[in-house]
Amino acid sequence: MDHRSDAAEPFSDAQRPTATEAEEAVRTLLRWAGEDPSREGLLDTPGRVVRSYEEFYRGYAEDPHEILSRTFSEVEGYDEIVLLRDIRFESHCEHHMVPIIGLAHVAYLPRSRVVGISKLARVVEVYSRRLQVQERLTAQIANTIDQVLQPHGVAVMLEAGHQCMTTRGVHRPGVSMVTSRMLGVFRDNGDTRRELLSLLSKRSSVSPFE
Ligand SMILES: Nc1nc2c(ncn2[C@@H]2O[C@H](COP(=O)(O)OP(=O)(O)OP(=O)(O)O)[C@@H](O)[C@H]2O)c(=O)[nH]1
Ligand SMILES: [Zn+2]
Repeated sequence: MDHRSDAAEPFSDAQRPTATEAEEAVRTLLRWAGEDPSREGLLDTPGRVVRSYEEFYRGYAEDPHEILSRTFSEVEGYDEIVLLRDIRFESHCEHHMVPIIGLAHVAYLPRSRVVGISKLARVVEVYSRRLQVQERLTAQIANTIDQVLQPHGVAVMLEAGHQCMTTRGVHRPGVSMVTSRMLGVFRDNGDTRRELLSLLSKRSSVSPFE
């Protein structure tokens, strides 16, 4: 059994199964569900599932530190909060491998260099495209921005619906989970934190759970 502490980090497995073996595993699950994998409608399903997995889990092959490495400094001394709000993300919970769908809000207070805002959304995407629990996803996004940009502060807030709570198990539609991680001035300075919360309270009412 694997006891790595740094969960959801890329794991180099020399015995990684081939796509053909993965497809065979899907056929096993189909049979287990009560299906006949050889019927016409299911013939291409294992291949589709494996290609879907490549998409759902491609974050293991991407390096979020690299994404943030290109910064620029010609911003006329801009030193206020930068907030990217309502970044939709799609992840999968590591307990049931079913979707977690939500919105991320990512803020930082630049020290001297800023990053292209799409890169913040890309960092959210890379970590989302791994098996997750929401707390770790939140922390990983914040920690990476903190480590690479070394800003005065970072704040990450996620609100999401967990399909393992809606389509199975406890069956509670409409419940969302909210997590946040505040670092630097967002943690230590009440004024900065309040300013962020005031910016966030002007949120649009986009529904993340479609
Ligand atoms: N803290 C946290 N819990 C999560 C997250 N995603 C799923 N879970 C929970 O993980 C737990 C796993 O509990 P188990 O009792 O091992 O699994 P289970 O028998 O399938 O549990 P039920 O979902 O209650 O049917 C459940 O309570 C899930 O709701 C997450 O991102 N964060
Ligand atoms: Zn789950």
